[in-house]
Amino acid sequence: MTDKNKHLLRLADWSEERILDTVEIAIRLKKEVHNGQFSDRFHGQNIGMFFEKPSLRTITTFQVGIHQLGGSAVLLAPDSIGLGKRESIHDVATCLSRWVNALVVRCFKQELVEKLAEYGSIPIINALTDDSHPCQAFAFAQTIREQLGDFSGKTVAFIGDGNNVANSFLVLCAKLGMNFTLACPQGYEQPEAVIREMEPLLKKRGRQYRVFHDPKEAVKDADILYSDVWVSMGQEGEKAAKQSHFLPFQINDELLRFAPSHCKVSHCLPAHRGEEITDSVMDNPKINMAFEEAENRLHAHKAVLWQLMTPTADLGKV
Ligand SMILES: NCCC[C@H](N)C(=O)O
Ligand SMILES: NC(=O)OP(=O)(O)O
Repeated sequence: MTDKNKHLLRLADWSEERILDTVEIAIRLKKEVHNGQFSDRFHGQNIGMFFEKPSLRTITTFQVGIHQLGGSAVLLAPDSIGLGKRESIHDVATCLSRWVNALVVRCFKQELVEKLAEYGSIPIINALTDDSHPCQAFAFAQTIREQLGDFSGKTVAFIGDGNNVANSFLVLCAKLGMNFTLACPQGYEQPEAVIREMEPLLKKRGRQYRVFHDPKEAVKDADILYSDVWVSMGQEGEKAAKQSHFLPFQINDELLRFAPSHCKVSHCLPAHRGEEITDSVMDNPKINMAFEEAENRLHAHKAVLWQLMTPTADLGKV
């Protein structure tokens, strides 16, 4: 039986207290980086990076963050490893657990991160699957904390596909007492299971989960609008079929006129400018927080590792 607290497999596995603590660690580590201070908490430790899907931000910030904490990032090659084909997931997880101190994984199936955690003995960090993107949620939470002060009662309106990022943000909102709104074309809602799992928590805290098919309705009471690509990695074949449905779900100056004047915008990036978001919004630093959130990926990932990794001085005691 996997101890979910030893990993970051899904944000839903972590308590509100632990999420908030991680955000505060990230804010502290950000200050330290800006002051040129670097802890060597992971001196001598090696962290594997297994990425089946492309990445700029996640792969770069994990590596930079690991180096800043005194550790080494080891880039693994999925094609060479042939996970599940050349060698079983069990045997790969068992071998890696004898060489590296943690494993950061970006893959298609959520089941893979769960199995690596089950079979191995090192922390597994979900760096995006088809179902979820908890690391992005941590950077988003840090950005909200820094730019808007607190979480309670804020409303996040996710404009676009009910995808992996939307799923982790719904969980984030439920855990931290925010409202979550999805504006999507009919048929592109989030999986029922994610909604069902979070509904009791939202209800307990007096927060709302809403779905709109008219983005203008969805943004009316939003504090933050969020955007992501309409076609996620691995779904490229659906692009032609999706495009026309999603055209009304662009974040642009016109849509912003229906949102409160204080409303901010963010995007997990990469942005497809002219599709889900316009240049005019992307290039407006008064409202666009996406690049700050991109910087926060660095600090948030370090904070996640801080929570999960055994400090170097304690190695051998466990
Ligand atoms: N860089 C994050 C990309 C998120 C997107 N939903 C995807 O899965 O491709
Ligand atoms: N937002 C995000 O995960 O970026 P990358 O896909 O570039 O890592």
